[in-house]
Amino acid sequence: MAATIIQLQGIATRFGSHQVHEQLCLEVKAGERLALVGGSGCGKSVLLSEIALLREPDAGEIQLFGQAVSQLDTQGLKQVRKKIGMMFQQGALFSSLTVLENIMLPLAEHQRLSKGLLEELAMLKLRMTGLPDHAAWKYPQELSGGMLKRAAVARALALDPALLLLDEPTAGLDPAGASAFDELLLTLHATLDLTLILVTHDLDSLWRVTDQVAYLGEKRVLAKLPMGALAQHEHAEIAHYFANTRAQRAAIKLEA
Ligand SMILES: Nc1ncnc2c1ncn2[C@@H]1O[C@H](COP(=O)(O)OP(=O)(O)OP(=O)(O)O)[C@@H](O)[C@H]1O
Repeated sequence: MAATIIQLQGIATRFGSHQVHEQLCLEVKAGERLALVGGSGCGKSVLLSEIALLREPDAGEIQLFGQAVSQLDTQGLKQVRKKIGMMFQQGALFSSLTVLENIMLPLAEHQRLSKGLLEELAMLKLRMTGLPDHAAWKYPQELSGGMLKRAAVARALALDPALLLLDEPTAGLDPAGASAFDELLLTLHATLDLTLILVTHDLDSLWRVTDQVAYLGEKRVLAKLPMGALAQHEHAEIAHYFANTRAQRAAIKLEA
């Protein structure tokens, strides 16, 4: 059976008097393709940044790769962070660096390698995401939305993470671009031994990419199930979330 790589227990998150998460629990097994869904503002992105160790919850315990992060020293945290790749909503690439330099950055931080070798490794990551070689020498602002997202994934993969986190990866892409991106995620998952967690509102991605979907509501994870079962869930908020024609369209398409 697959190992548990993420265990969240009793997570609480507050911004001033605004309580976003309370007693939130979530378990993720190695190799899962998990989506976090829920209404706007329910705390999906904040939860993703807590899993990425970019933000500390106000209470509760996070275990990553079998280790309680609160018990880790600086070196231990660094090792855990290396195993996590994150793709931010807007790509978050440095505009003053080329795509290749952006991908090289995490490599250069963690590995003492010659510039030539760093470039070679970065080029491999770039190709893995389906980008043409000439994209390497472009600046982020010279790329299309779809290419930019691929470049952001290439950077997230720089250190060969075991866990890839993606915040709204298909937002802003046209349907063909979104669908191609879904296929990329499936290919990367199959070839790189990755666990994927994506925050998304894209119902096509939910049906196509995930094997588990966690619904965030009432400040916690209300249910975590395969998409087909979650879409049939009787909880009023979950049922309401999925009771729209786009969800039904995706379901029909999958059955066809
Ligand atoms: N740095 C911050 N300071 C204050 N409030 C914040 C901060 N970051 C997030 N929040 C609040 O926390 C709540 C959850 O935000 P989050 O971005 O995680 O929601 P979300 O579920 O990802 O929403 P959406 O689907 O609209 O992107 C929101 O009410 C947001 O305004």
